[in-house]
Amino acid sequence: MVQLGIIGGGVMAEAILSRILAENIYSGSQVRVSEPRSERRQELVDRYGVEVTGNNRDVAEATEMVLLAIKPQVFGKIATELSGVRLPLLVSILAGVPISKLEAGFPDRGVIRVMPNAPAIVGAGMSAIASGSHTTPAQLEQAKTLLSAVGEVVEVPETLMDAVTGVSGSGPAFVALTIEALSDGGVAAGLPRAIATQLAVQTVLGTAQMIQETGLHPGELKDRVTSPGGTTIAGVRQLELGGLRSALMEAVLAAYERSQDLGRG
Ligand SMILES: NC(=O)C1=CN([C@@H]2O[C@H](COP(=O)(O)OP(=O)(O)OC[C@H]3O[C@@H](n4cnc5c(N)ncnc54)[C@H](O)[C@@H]3O)[C@@H](O)[C@H]2O)C=CC1
Ligand SMILES: O=C(O)[C@@H]1CCC=N1
Repeated sequence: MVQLGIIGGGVMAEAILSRILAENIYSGSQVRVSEPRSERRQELVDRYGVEVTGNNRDVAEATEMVLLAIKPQVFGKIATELSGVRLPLLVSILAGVPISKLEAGFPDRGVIRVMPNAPAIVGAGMSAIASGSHTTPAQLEQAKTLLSAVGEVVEVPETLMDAVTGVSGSGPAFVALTIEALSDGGVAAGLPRAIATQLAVQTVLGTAQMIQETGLHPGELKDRVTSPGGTTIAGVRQLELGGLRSALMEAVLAAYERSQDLGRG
């Protein structure tokens, strides 16, 4: 029997789908996806052996839980198309779109708003989750089980969801730019590209793991690396001159504000 429906078979849908199948949360026969592009439909069938249709109602009508993975700009169209469908639980990953709007589009249904992130594809995702007004504790658990397959899950009040989007939703792009820039610096200093990227990736991964496992404050870690009169403090000085911290803070705030705008649109 089909249990999970996914509306919109794009990048994030595939990240989540690939993990839930790999983790045996659902089998391929329990998942149905809807996607308007025929070549993409075929791709998903070939890669995951799930049923993929061009008809959103086929997904919404036949499944216990629907993961909405379309762009926020398409939400109004989908809500109109699915009006009257008695889907039991809607889990939305749409940036910005508030629970009030999801519930207006799908009245009296269990609604859960989630902000996952791209590392979900390797099981290292970070998802924040907020319940709607008709969501039952069992439905919340159902959504948490699904998201646990793609990484960590934290429950937050809905009011914090746009801020979450700025940090962990958009954050992988900010970190990827940082890794690329560290690698570029290495190449500028004479390293071959492959080695420079390996060093940059492992340094970011190792630093994150160290902070996560030791609970060390990031400032304390920085202090441990900076020898008096040494190489690191020379680099830190340049980062402060270049406004790294301010640039990252402004990037998070810009993404937060854009998430708020998307909800109003
Ligand atoms: N990409 C990311 O890292 C993250 C994305 N999100 C959210 O996930 C959602 C999807 O984002 P992506 O996967 O990046 O976008 P995407 O563009 O890769 O996927 C959207 C999919 O929806 C399909 N689609 C378009 N119109 C449709 C319709 N009428 N009915 C059904 N499907 C339709 C598109 O063909 C496409 O495959 C967005 O709302 C975004 O805010 C949330 C967290 C992270
Ligand atoms: O850029 C976006 O709008 C989506 C939401 C968070 C990450 N990607």
